Amino acid sequence: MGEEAPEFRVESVTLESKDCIQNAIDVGDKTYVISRSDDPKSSISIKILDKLTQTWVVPTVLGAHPTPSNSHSSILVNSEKILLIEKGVPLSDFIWFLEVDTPFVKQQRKIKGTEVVAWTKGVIGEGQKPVVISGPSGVGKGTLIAKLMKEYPSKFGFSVSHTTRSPREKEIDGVHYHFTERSKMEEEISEGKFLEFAHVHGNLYGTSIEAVESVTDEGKRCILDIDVQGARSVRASSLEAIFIFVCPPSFEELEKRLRARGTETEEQIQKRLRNARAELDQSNSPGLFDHLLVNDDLEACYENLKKLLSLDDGHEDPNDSLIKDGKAIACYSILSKTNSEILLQSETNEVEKGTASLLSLDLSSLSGGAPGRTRGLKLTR
Ligand SMILES: Nc1nc2c(ncn2[C@@H]2O[C@H](COP(=O)(O)OP(=O)(O)O)[C@@H](O)[C@H]2O)c(=O)[nH]1
Ligand SMILES: Nc1ncnc2c1ncn2[C@@H]1O[C@H](COP(=O)(O)OP(=O)(O)O)[C@@H](O)[C@H]1O
Repeated sequence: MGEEAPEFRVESVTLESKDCIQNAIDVGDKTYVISRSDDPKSSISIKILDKLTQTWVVPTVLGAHPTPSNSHSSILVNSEKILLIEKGVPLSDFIWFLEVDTPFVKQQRKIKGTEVVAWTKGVIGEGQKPVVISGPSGVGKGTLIAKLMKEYPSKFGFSVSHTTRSPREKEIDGVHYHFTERSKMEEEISEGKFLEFAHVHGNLYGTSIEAVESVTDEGKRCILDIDVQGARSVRASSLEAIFIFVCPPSFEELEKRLRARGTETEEQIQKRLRNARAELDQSNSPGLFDHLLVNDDLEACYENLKKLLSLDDGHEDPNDSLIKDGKAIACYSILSKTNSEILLQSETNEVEKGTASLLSLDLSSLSGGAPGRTRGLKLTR
């Protein structure tokens, strides 16, 4: 926790009334009031007071909301975000940020023309980087991913994409894809719910932020099966991932596999083969893919994929010991803040198993943020 004396700054006023709890936090000329009713099932609401004009605004609230609980404490982290610590929820779910003036919020404010705030959940530690797998249709991406998920069901989780294409015979909605209407998907894209999307073989495909985050929240490493355009978008996003391109041993073999799969019409096969040439050309784009895997013999290719992934294995997350019992109930409140850390104090008399009486939340290495999670939180005793 360093030598620096904590500056004790009370930036939040807690107003408790009979049926709700509110925190009022000043950010510049505005006061953000975060309220919840005493019904643990109801969600948090936000109101903003413009202190200059003495007017109230109810903002558009983006992002997944904090888990319902019956109380919280909060503090201003910096001019961009407020930290909210929830009480009575699992340790894996008690740190939240309300973004009030981050680049994402500023951009959304411009797009929507209204006042905007965004919730983002704080995730302790970095987790393992998601794995993006691209390659032409029929090369064997799905087969390789299925093998990986079968061998390591608790280690990897599949990012279930949305698509406007029709389901194939054995495909299950919500498992292989979220099969959806184009208009609904376009609406959700405009609401900022997608990490990336692309038009592929005449249909719209996209990865929702929730698809990736829900896998990561389960403590699993996320696998994305997306096309080259999607890989490019993810590369440009804030999601740090490993990018793998799967190549066929030859074009003729690719065509053979596509036909043998028997899931597409001749017209669709022709379209996929045309697109395959462009995708194979793009696989060499500088800085796009970290690894190229040739899928000739399936078993050999699978072994190579496993070797590649284990390159990143074996690193111990120092936060693991603190969060290993993520289901333990958190009962912390904010004690003090300096520029680099916020101290949280346990409110339980008897320190519960897996929790500590005083925790330091290091604010120096936060990554990501709305519309995804805020990662990289370091929590030390
Ligand atoms: N950009 C993007 N591409 C996707 C997504 N989901 C699937 N794809 C890609 O869309 C293409 C077609 O997928 P699909 O219809 O399942 O056919 P298949 O690749 O022949 O099995 C493949 O290149 C997938 O990698 C997504 O969420 N985003
Ligand atoms: N190494 C391989 N050798 C021969 N056939 C393969 C190999 N890998 C996959 N296949 C077969 O090729 C077809 C296409 O594979 P699939 O996993 O559906 O490709 P993708 O997901 O890339 O479109 C499937 O019928 C699959 O069983």
